[in-house]
Amino acid sequence: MAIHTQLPPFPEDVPTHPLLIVDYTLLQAGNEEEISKLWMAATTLGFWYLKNHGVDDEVNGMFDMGAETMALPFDEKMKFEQGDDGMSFGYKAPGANAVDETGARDNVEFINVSQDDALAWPTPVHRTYPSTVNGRMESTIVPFMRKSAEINSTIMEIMNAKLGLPAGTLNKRHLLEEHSGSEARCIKSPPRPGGISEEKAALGAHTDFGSLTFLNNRLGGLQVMVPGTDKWQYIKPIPGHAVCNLGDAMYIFSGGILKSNLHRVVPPPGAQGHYTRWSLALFTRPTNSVILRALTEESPIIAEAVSKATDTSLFIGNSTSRDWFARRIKYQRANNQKGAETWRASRGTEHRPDAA
Ligand SMILES: O=C(O)CCC(=O)C(=O)O
Ligand SMILES: [Fe+2]
Repeated sequence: MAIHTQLPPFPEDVPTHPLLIVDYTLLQAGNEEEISKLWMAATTLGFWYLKNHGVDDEVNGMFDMGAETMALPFDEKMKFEQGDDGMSFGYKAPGANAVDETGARDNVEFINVSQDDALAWPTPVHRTYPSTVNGRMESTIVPFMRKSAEINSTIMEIMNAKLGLPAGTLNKRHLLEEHSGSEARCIKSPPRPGGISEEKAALGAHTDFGSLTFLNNRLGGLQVMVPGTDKWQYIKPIPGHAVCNLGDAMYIFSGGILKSNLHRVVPPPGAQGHYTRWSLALFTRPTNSVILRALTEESPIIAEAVSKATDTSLFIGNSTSRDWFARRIKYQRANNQKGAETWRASRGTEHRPDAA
């Protein structure tokens, strides 16, 4: 597959934001130093590199699945388009999403496979998929989902303990047996000459909609806005290292202790910008009926964090995970844009009080 061919390195003269590197095998072994490093990353930027995660083969298979899917005729892909009603699963056509409040359209396409559909395969739970997805369900997609879900569950249990929650409190909200918005996403971003700007972003500035994202990139383009600054900084892809980040749900559950940071995707820098960028994410999201609010009754640490917050509106919300997710997806669709108001309706914790 062309996507595994030699790619130019990330340019040396482009500034990047360093992330802490967390070793998954040490986390599994309960290594206190590694757990502290993870906690440091989770409570500052909410992004870190994860090495020794053991999912490289499945990640490569998922990139192949993405390339095979994107190579299908456009009409075939459109049979599986996610639509404008707030469902994320399926194919997303180029230009179907807005990237900012002006309604500027994206140029990326992606395939989203629901975790529920993969784990129940061949029985559809939410929808059906192109033949290229079906053909790799058993060999690639299910193993990828199970392994990355296991990683996210291990990380969540560590955060659960650090937050002073009774064992399993967070994992209980992410059970594989219950339906959720959890999904794998493979994104294809074609080269987009013309410089870097918000309206030319592949993916506009956003926080992730769910709990924990396990992300794999080959080319640069992912940027974060480091809290306390107003500058976008690149995260450099490191071979064999995933990038993990926290989403809205963990920020809300923890009363703001865990950070869900603003990020976006722009064309890769330097010579990398001439190549198609592929990226692969596994999004772990709370199960559908979970209410997104701070777990103050389960943890005095979280209760204290909320009591000190200047704005508690996000922490006392009553949206279910399903509604939160559907709202964000729906109002991001270009067809639903009716001005800045609709764009705002697509937002999650982007404007959290401690982000500035
Ligand atoms: O492609 C990337 O590097 C990031 C993708 C992302 O942020 C997302 O899909 O939510
Ligand atoms: Fe994201």
